[in-house]
Amino acid sequence: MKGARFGKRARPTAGTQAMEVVADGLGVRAGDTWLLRGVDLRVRPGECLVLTGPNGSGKSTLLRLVYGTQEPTEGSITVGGLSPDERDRDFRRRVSVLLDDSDFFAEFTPVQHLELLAGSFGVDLDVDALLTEATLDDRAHVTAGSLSAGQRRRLLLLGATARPFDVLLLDEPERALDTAGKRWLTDVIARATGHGAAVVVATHHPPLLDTADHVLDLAALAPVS
Ligand SMILES: Nc1ncnc2c1ncn2[C@@H]1O[C@H](COP(=O)(O)OP(=O)(O)OP(=O)(O)O)[C@@H](O)[C@H]1O
Repeated sequence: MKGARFGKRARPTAGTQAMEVVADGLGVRAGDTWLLRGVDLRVRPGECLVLTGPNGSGKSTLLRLVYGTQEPTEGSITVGGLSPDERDRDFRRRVSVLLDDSDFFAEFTPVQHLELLAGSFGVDLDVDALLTEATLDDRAHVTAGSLSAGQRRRLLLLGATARPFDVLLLDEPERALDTAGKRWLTDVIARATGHGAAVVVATHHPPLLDTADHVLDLAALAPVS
């Protein structure tokens, strides 16, 4: 199975193997407090797992564990059979993320961002088509720092999804998006799974639950102690 790709002219360079995300008995403790405990999950290629739960229930923490920015206190997590490691270049080329702290170059335009992305991944992106689809075509040549919050979010989503990947991790991607933007987001996720990616999305946006193969409600986990 091939990795997910976007853009009519994108060519496969990275991420040509399907990857599965598997966690078993995951737990994270900060001081005396367990932020998460007893998390089991399995996301196969082509599947979408939606993480739900109130503020502070551990959704972002779980995504950081999957990306390897944080280590579990107990249990195991593997991505493609290996321990996640965001410092590993091959891992980063196969696992695409939009997390809380994701950012862009404020002085670069959306076109320049996509050209940089294409160069980094060695793919030939259809920049005009991507920007049109994200409704950023009329903002193509202004600096990203002068975009509105929703436009910035669209650019960040393009950055995460217009490149090749086998696993896609999104933390509340719906933030700042208008109704049309949320519909576009749903399409982007459906396309990613359609191309064989394993997708994990933390969200407060109920319609994304409809796109899920699995839902993990962190509020429903056994109370941690
Ligand atoms: N480095 C840390 N040290 C101690 N506590 C932390 C740390 N990071 C997060 N927490 C706590 O862990 C809990 C889970 O936080 P997390 O950001 O994962 O929740 P969330 O479900 O993503 O919340 P939200 O919906 O508000 O984004 C919170 O109570 C938070 O205060």
